Amino acid sequence: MPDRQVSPRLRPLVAGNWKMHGLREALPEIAKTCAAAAGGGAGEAELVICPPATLIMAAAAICEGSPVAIGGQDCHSAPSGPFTGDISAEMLKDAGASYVILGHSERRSGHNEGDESVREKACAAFRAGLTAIVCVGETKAEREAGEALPTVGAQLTGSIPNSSASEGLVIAYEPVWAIGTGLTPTPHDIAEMHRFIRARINDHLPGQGDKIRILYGGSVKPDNAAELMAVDDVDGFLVGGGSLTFKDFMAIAGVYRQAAKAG
Ligand SMILES: O=C(CO)COP(=O)(O)O
Repeated sequence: MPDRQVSPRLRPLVAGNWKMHGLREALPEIAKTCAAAAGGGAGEAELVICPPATLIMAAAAICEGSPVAIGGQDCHSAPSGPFTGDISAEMLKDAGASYVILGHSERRSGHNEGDESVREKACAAFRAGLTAIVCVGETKAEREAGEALPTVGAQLTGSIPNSSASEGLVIAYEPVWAIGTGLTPTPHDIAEMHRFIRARINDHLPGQGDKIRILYGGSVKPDNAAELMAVDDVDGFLVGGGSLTFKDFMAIAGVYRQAAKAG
Protein backbone atom coordinates (compact mmCIF):
# COMPACT_ATOMS: atom_id res chain seq x y z
CA MET A 1 0.00 0.00 0.00
CA PRO A 2 1.60 3.30 -1.04
CA ASP A 3 1.92 6.03 1.59
CA ARG A 4 -0.66 8.73 1.46
CA GLN A 5 1.51 11.82 1.21
CA VAL A 6 -1.01 14.47 0.49
CA SER A 7 -3.36 16.92 2.07
CA PRO A 8 -3.93 15.09 5.33
CA ARG A 9 -5.66 18.32 6.33
CA LEU A 10 -8.43 17.82 3.76
CA ARG A 11 -11.00 15.12 4.34
CA PRO A 12 -11.04 12.94 1.22
CA LEU A 13 -14.22 12.80 -0.82
CA VAL A 14 -15.27 9.88 -3.01
CA ALA A 15 -18.21 10.78 -5.24
CA GLY A 16 -20.04 8.39 -7.53
CA ASN A 17 -21.48 9.80 -10.74
CA TRP A 18 -24.11 7.35 -11.93
CA LYS A 19 -24.70 9.38 -15.13
CA MET A 20 -27.81 8.12 -16.98
CA HIS A 21 -27.80 4.75 -15.25
CA GLY A 22 -30.12 3.38 -12.61
CA LEU A 23 -33.76 2.45 -12.13
CA ARG A 24 -35.45 2.02 -8.78
CA GLU A 25 -34.15 -1.52 -8.62
CA ALA A 26 -30.66 -0.02 -8.11
CA LEU A 27 -31.64 1.62 -4.82
CA PRO A 28 -30.53 -1.33 -2.67
CA GLU A 29 -26.96 -0.65 -3.85
CA ILE A 30 -27.25 2.73 -2.14
CA ALA A 31 -28.65 1.16 1.03
CA LYS A 32 -25.71 -1.25 1.13
CA THR A 33 -23.26 1.63 0.66
CA CYS A 34 -24.85 3.50 3.57
CA ALA A 35 -24.54 0.45 5.81
CA ALA A 36 -20.90 -0.15 4.83
CA ALA A 37 -20.02 3.53 5.30
CA ALA A 38 -21.69 3.56 8.71
CA GLY A 39 -19.51 0.58 9.60
CA GLY A 40 -16.36 2.53 8.72
CA GLY A 41 -15.87 0.98 5.28
CA ALA A 42 -14.61 4.22 3.76
CA GLY A 43 -12.29 5.21 6.60
CA GLU A 44 -11.96 8.97 6.81
CA ALA A 45 -13.44 9.51 3.33
CA GLU A 46 -16.74 11.27 2.81
CA LEU A 47 -19.04 9.50 0.33
CA VAL A 48 -21.45 11.07 -2.12
CA ILE A 49 -23.67 9.31 -4.65
CA CYS A 50 -25.06 11.29 -7.60
CA PRO A 51 -27.84 9.16 -9.08
CA PRO A 52 -30.11 10.27 -11.93
CA ALA A 53 -32.59 12.96 -10.89
CA THR A 54 -35.45 10.46 -10.83
CA LEU A 55 -33.82 8.63 -7.91
CA ILE A 56 -32.65 11.57 -5.81
CA MET A 57 -35.62 11.74 -3.43
CA ALA A 58 -35.65 8.01 -2.81
CA ALA A 59 -31.87 7.87 -2.46
CA ALA A 60 -31.86 10.79 -0.03
CA ALA A 61 -34.52 9.07 2.09
CA ILE A 62 -32.40 5.91 2.19
CA CYS A 63 -29.27 7.86 3.15
CA GLU A 64 -30.89 10.02 5.81
CA GLY A 65 -28.91 9.69 9.04
CA SER A 66 -26.11 7.77 7.28
CA PRO A 67 -22.66 9.12 6.37
CA VAL A 68 -23.52 9.03 2.65
CA ALA A 69 -24.66 12.26 0.94
CA ILE A 70 -26.63 12.57 -2.28
CA GLY A 71 -25.89 14.86 -5.22
CA GLY A 72 -27.37 15.92 -8.53
CA GLN A 73 -25.55 15.78 -11.86
CA ASP A 74 -26.44 19.26 -13.15
CA CYS A 75 -28.68 22.20 -12.28
CA HIS A 76 -30.12 25.29 -13.93
CA SER A 77 -28.82 28.68 -12.85
CA ALA A 78 -32.29 30.12 -12.09
CA PRO A 79 -34.22 29.14 -8.97
CA SER A 80 -37.39 28.46 -10.99
CA GLY A 81 -38.98 29.52 -14.27
CA PRO A 82 -40.04 28.52 -17.77
CA PHE A 83 -37.19 26.07 -18.42
CA THR A 84 -38.78 22.83 -19.53
CA GLY A 85 -36.84 19.78 -18.53
CA ASP A 86 -34.43 21.62 -16.23
CA ILE A 87 -33.97 21.30 -12.49
CA SER A 88 -32.88 24.13 -10.20
CA ALA A 89 -30.34 23.93 -7.42
CA GLU A 90 -33.14 24.73 -4.98
CA MET A 91 -35.10 21.73 -6.28
CA LEU A 92 -32.10 19.45 -5.77
CA LYS A 93 -31.76 20.75 -2.24
CA ASP A 94 -35.47 20.28 -1.64
CA ALA A 95 -35.21 16.69 -2.88
CA GLY A 96 -32.50 15.95 -0.32
CA ALA A 97 -29.30 16.55 -2.29
CA SER A 98 -26.37 18.38 -0.76
CA TYR A 99 -23.97 18.25 -3.73
CA VAL A 100 -24.22 18.88 -7.45
CA ILE A 101 -21.79 17.96 -10.23
CA LEU A 102 -21.35 20.86 -12.67
CA GLY A 103 -19.55 21.24 -15.99
CA HIS A 104 -18.97 17.54 -16.56
CA SER A 105 -17.31 17.04 -19.95
CA GLU A 106 -20.35 15.07 -21.12
CA ARG A 107 -22.47 18.16 -20.51
CA ARG A 108 -19.87 20.52 -21.92
CA SER A 109 -19.72 18.49 -25.16
CA GLY A 110 -23.27 17.08 -25.35
CA HIS A 111 -25.14 20.21 -24.20
CA ASN A 112 -22.77 22.95 -25.33
CA GLU A 113 -22.10 24.12 -21.81
CA GLY A 114 -19.41 26.77 -21.66
CA ASP A 115 -17.42 28.03 -18.72
CA GLU A 116 -19.72 31.00 -18.13
CA SER A 117 -22.75 28.77 -17.88
CA VAL A 118 -20.93 26.47 -15.46
CA ARG A 119 -19.96 29.46 -13.35
CA GLU A 120 -23.59 30.65 -13.21
CA LYS A 121 -24.67 27.19 -12.14
CA ALA A 122 -21.99 27.11 -9.43
CA CYS A 123 -23.32 30.44 -8.12
CA ALA A 124 -26.81 28.90 -8.13
CA ALA A 125 -25.53 25.92 -6.17
CA PHE A 126 -24.03 28.23 -3.51
CA ARG A 127 -27.28 30.21 -3.38
CA ALA A 128 -29.18 26.99 -2.67
CA GLY A 129 -26.67 25.73 -0.11
CA LEU A 130 -25.29 22.91 -2.27
CA THR A 131 -21.63 22.04 -2.65
CA ALA A 132 -20.64 22.31 -6.33
CA ILE A 133 -18.28 19.71 -7.79
CA VAL A 134 -16.95 21.63 -10.79
CA CYS A 135 -15.35 19.43 -13.46
CA VAL A 136 -12.45 20.40 -15.70
CA GLY A 137 -10.27 18.38 -18.04
CA GLU A 138 -8.45 18.40 -21.34
CA THR A 139 -9.08 16.33 -24.47
CA LYS A 140 -6.56 13.89 -25.86
CA ALA A 141 -5.65 16.32 -28.64
CA GLU A 142 -5.07 19.10 -26.13
CA ARG A 143 -2.77 16.90 -24.04
CA GLU A 144 -0.88 15.71 -27.07
CA ALA A 145 -0.41 19.31 -28.16
CA GLY A 146 1.13 20.14 -24.78
CA GLU A 147 -1.90 22.29 -23.96
CA ALA A 148 -3.31 20.38 -21.00
CA LEU A 149 -2.31 22.86 -18.28
CA PRO A 150 -3.40 26.08 -20.02
CA THR A 151 -6.65 24.44 -21.20
CA VAL A 152 -7.58 23.30 -17.73
CA GLY A 153 -6.39 26.57 -16.19
CA ALA A 154 -8.68 28.59 -18.46
CA GLN A 155 -11.62 26.25 -17.84
CA LEU A 156 -11.09 26.47 -14.12
CA THR A 157 -10.93 30.23 -13.81
CA GLY A 158 -13.85 30.61 -16.21
CA SER A 159 -16.02 28.08 -14.40
CA ILE A 160 -15.67 28.92 -10.72
CA PRO A 161 -17.25 31.91 -9.01
CA ASN A 162 -15.14 34.86 -7.95
CA SER A 163 -15.81 34.17 -4.33
CA SER A 164 -16.48 30.93 -2.58
CA ALA A 165 -16.37 29.39 0.82
CA SER A 166 -14.14 26.32 0.62
CA GLU A 167 -16.94 24.10 1.86
CA GLY A 168 -19.06 25.12 -1.10
CA LEU A 169 -16.66 24.10 -3.84
CA VAL A 170 -14.89 20.93 -4.94
CA ILE A 171 -12.91 20.62 -8.18
CA ALA A 172 -12.79 17.39 -10.18
CA TYR A 173 -9.97 16.96 -12.70
CA GLU A 174 -11.31 14.58 -15.31
CA PRO A 175 -9.24 14.26 -18.49
CA VAL A 176 -11.81 13.66 -21.22
CA TRP A 177 -9.70 10.89 -22.75
CA ALA A 178 -9.61 8.98 -19.45
CA ILE A 179 -13.38 8.83 -18.98
CA GLY A 180 -14.76 5.36 -19.60
CA THR A 181 -11.67 4.29 -21.53
CA GLY A 182 -9.63 2.39 -18.95
CA LEU A 183 -6.83 4.91 -19.54
CA THR A 184 -5.43 7.15 -16.82
CA PRO A 185 -2.71 9.78 -16.84
CA THR A 186 0.56 8.85 -15.15
CA PRO A 187 0.80 9.66 -11.45
CA HIS A 188 3.34 12.34 -12.42
CA ASP A 189 0.88 13.99 -14.82
CA ILE A 190 -1.97 13.85 -12.30
CA ALA A 191 0.22 15.34 -9.57
CA GLU A 192 1.39 18.09 -11.90
CA MET A 193 -2.17 18.97 -12.88
CA HIS A 194 -3.54 18.90 -9.34
CA ARG A 195 -0.68 21.09 -8.10
CA PHE A 196 -1.36 23.49 -10.96
CA ILE A 197 -5.09 23.57 -10.19
CA ARG A 198 -4.42 24.28 -6.52
CA ALA A 199 -2.12 27.15 -7.42
CA ARG A 200 -4.70 28.55 -9.83
CA ILE A 201 -7.41 28.37 -7.18
CA ASN A 202 -5.13 30.28 -4.83
CA ASP A 203 -4.65 32.98 -7.47
CA HIS A 204 -8.38 33.20 -8.13
CA LEU A 205 -9.69 32.71 -4.61
CA PRO A 206 -6.85 33.79 -2.33
CA GLY A 207 -6.37 31.49 0.63
CA GLN A 208 -8.80 28.86 -0.65
CA GLY A 209 -6.44 26.67 -2.66
CA ASP A 210 -5.31 24.65 0.30
CA LYS A 211 -8.86 24.16 1.56
CA ILE A 212 -10.67 23.11 -1.62
CA ARG A 213 -10.62 19.42 -2.42
CA ILE A 214 -9.37 18.41 -5.85
CA LEU A 215 -10.70 15.04 -6.99
CA TYR A 216 -9.34 12.89 -9.77
CA GLY A 217 -11.84 11.27 -12.15
CA GLY A 218 -11.47 9.03 -15.20
CA SER A 219 -11.32 5.21 -15.12
CA VAL A 220 -10.93 4.97 -11.33
CA LYS A 221 -11.38 1.28 -10.52
CA PRO A 222 -10.83 -0.94 -7.50
CA ASP A 223 -7.49 -2.06 -8.91
CA ASN A 224 -5.97 1.40 -9.44
CA ALA A 225 -7.61 3.38 -6.60
CA ALA A 226 -4.81 2.80 -4.08
CA GLU A 227 -2.17 4.03 -6.49
CA LEU A 228 -4.23 7.08 -7.49
CA MET A 229 -5.06 7.92 -3.87
CA ALA A 230 -1.36 8.19 -3.08
CA VAL A 231 -0.70 10.79 -5.79
CA ASP A 232 0.22 14.20 -4.40
CA ASP A 233 -2.68 16.64 -4.16
CA VAL A 234 -5.36 14.05 -4.95
CA ASP A 235 -8.08 14.57 -2.33
CA GLY A 236 -10.47 11.89 -3.54
CA PHE A 237 -12.20 10.61 -6.65
CA LEU A 238 -15.12 11.26 -8.95
CA VAL A 239 -16.05 7.78 -10.10
CA GLY A 240 -18.26 6.85 -13.04
CA GLY A 241 -18.65 3.19 -13.98
CA GLY A 242 -16.92 2.04 -10.80
CA SER A 243 -19.64 3.65 -8.68
CA LEU A 244 -22.55 1.70 -10.12
CA THR A 245 -22.23 -1.31 -7.89
CA PHE A 246 -21.87 -1.31 -4.14
CA LYS A 247 -19.02 -3.78 -4.41
CA ASP A 248 -16.80 -1.69 -6.69
CA PHE A 249 -17.68 1.65 -5.12
CA MET A 250 -16.82 0.42 -1.63
CA ALA A 251 -13.66 -1.25 -2.91
CA ILE A 252 -12.59 2.14 -4.30
CA ALA A 253 -13.62 4.14 -1.22
CA GLY A 254 -12.14 1.41 0.96
CA VAL A 255 -8.60 2.40 -0.01
CA TYR A 256 -8.98 5.25 2.49
CA ARG A 257 -9.89 2.78 5.21
CA GLN A 258 -6.90 0.61 4.36
CA ALA A 259 -4.58 3.63 4.28
CA ALA A 260 -5.81 4.69 7.73
CA LYS A 261 -5.23 1.17 9.05
CA ALA A 262 -1.75 1.04 7.51
CA GLY A 263 -0.58 4.29 8.86
O1 LIG B 1 -16.91 10.75 -15.89
C1 LIG B 1 -16.54 10.20 -14.86
C2 LIG B 1 -17.04 10.59 -13.55
O2 LIG B 1 -17.69 11.82 -13.60
C3 LIG B 1 -15.57 9.08 -14.92
O3 LIG B 1 -16.18 8.00 -15.52
P1 LIG B 1 -15.47 6.56 -15.47
O4 LIG B 1 -15.06 6.35 -14.02
O5 LIG B 1 -16.51 5.61 -15.93
O6 LIG B 1 -14.27 6.64 -16.36
